[in-house]
Amino acid sequence: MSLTASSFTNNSLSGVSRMTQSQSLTVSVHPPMVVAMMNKNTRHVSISVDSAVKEVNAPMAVEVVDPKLPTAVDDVYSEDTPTDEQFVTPWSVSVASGYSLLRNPHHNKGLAFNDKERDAHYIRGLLPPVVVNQDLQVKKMMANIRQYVVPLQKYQAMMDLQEKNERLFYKLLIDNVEELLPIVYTPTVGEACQKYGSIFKQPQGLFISLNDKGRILEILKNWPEKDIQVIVVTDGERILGLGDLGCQGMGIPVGKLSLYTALGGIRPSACLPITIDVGTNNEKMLNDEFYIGLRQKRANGQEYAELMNEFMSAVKQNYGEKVLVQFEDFANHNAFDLLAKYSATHLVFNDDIQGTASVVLAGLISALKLVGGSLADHTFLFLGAGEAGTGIAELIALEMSKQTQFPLEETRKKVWLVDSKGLIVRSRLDSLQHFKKPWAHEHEPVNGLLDAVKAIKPTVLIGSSGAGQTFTKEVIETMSSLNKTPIILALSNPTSQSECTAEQAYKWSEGRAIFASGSPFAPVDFNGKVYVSGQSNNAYIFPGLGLGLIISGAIHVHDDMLLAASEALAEQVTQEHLDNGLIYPPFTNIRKISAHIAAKVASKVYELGLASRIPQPENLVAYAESCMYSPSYRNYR
Ligand SMILES: NC(=O)C1=CN([C@@H]2O[C@H](COP(=O)(O)OP(=O)(O)OC[C@H]3O[C@@H](n4cnc5c(N)ncnc54)[C@H](OP(=O)(O)O)[C@@H]3O)[C@@H](O)[C@H]2O)C=CC1
Ligand SMILES: CC(=O)C(=O)O
Ligand SMILES: [Mg+2]
Repeated sequence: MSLTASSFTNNSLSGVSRMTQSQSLTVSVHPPMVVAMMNKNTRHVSISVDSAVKEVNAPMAVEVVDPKLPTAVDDVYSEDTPTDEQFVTPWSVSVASGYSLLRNPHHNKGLAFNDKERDAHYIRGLLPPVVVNQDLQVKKMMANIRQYVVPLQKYQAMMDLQEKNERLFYKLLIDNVEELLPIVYTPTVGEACQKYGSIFKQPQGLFISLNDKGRILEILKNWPEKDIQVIVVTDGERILGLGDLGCQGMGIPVGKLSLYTALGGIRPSACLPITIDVGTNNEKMLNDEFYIGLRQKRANGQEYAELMNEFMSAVKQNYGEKVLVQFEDFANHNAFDLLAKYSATHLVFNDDIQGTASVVLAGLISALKLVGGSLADHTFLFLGAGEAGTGIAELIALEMSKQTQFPLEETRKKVWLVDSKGLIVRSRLDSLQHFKKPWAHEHEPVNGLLDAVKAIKPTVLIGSSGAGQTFTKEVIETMSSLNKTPIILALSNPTSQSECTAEQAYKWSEGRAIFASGSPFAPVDFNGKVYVSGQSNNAYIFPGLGLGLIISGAIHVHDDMLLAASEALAEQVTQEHLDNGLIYPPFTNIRKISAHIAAKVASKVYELGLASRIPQPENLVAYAESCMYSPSYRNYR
């Protein structure tokens, strides 16, 4: 079947609804030559310009005229007479213009389309006459968002913007990162996940459920983008410290990938958020009429493993071996096993275990500049011995071992963990999950955190329990009686689950604590002094780490790359930050920080011989910066 296009006047390939999958459609326009191919295997229409298939960035207009097909007044799409028996094909093409251009989030510029573009792309009249620049759009959107007092409404406004005008969304986020991070990320994203079903408007990301077993590759092919560099995947079982939210955990991969783009400069089209829905054990979700996932209990064991295996194989088959898969917010009974299993065959990274470890180590490197001593001079106590807790513990012990040349088994003895059953000690060894066993040191049993603080006398206290308000007044007062400057990190998210607030930490330590938290707290005024706390969150690490892995073409993630990321982040903390009690740099400079992290990580990838992008660029920081996505509008021809 071959059709001839006569002029640029419309925005869709109308009149081709009866084409079958085996047919191809040739469209010639002037200039240049455009060929639209229906690929039987991928079921996508690809447009080739000048015969070479390439990504079409600039929208173009195509009209197809075929005398045998219905005229404009015919009911081509059966809108007037919809019946159950009559099937239609929902055609669209990837070249947008006119009305569809305004509704294409990747290309839409709203009122920023200039006069020339409005003529060239058939949008004159579809917009009011005024032409504005992107900065004015940012100013207006920020004013709109600031009018909402409820954070969830701000979140919804941001998601709406992402669905309407992607570049404006990222410009807003990049230019106002400190203000908008708590909206698109923790803590608000937590509430959004809890209410995801009732606020659901537009689907975001890819949903793969148990019902899709045997068809996962096919489903990956339904995603419109082919050149994927980063996947963030969750099964929704441990969403922040909020527990099992099932399919509604999708807000997390979507939020994390927004940060990959805004903070790390990965192109939005190269990012793919995925939720694997294997059911939920959350009765509230199962009984919620607006719940969006499978209404059944979680699958586990072999059924779960087979689905994940099919998923991981399909990912590699579809996107190649260099796509980065970030596991996010899986429950610990799956997270460690998935990481161990796929580390050998895929480029995988667990943000909760590894990203968190790297960000906390960076904070500790800075904190030690304030309190003195090396890592080995300190004693660490964790509340929470899961992914975050044991992940951080292991990286601290590893770095300590590198610094002191003592074996890892020895340096681990400086680190203690408390779980829901008390201090992890040798006598509990047999009943411990495998990831806790290395931390079962010789000590008599201790029940609660307060007693553990008294017994272990830590210099650093780290909360990674997901249980809010567990750093009580007594705990912080005891830490402050043991240490002139106690280091206290309350990592649990969202804010409701934080082990203590910044205000409590400063008040109960009489302003002596070095404090940072997973979710942000406002500055605290205590005894006439303003204390600004840091945000100890893996968002500092994963965007830069991911960029470093991508620009070097890494084939595996190695612990030394996490250490490199920690070092790079700590290097961004200035004396002025330290003088203000800050152990992390502000997020305002995060893109510069990410480029620096990416460069250090990439350098380590090359050093370890795990890079596939050869030769190594001379100036890795400049190279990383040059690879970063910019949200500024493109000019359309
Ligand atoms: N700031 C950041 O960047 C990050 C923060 N986090 C946060 O850390 C928290 C934990 O995450 P993760 O490690 O993955 O979760 P896990 O479920 O893997 O681990 C939680 C641990 O906390 C213990 N625990 C839970 N409640 C209590 C309690 N009341 N007293 C003592 N111990 C308790 C559990 O004990 P048991 O084993 O006995 O059940 C378990 O060891 C979450 O809130 C998450 O949001 C996570 C990653 C990054
Ligand atoms: C920050 C993060 O990854 C978490 O709380 O799970
Ligand atoms: Mg997480």
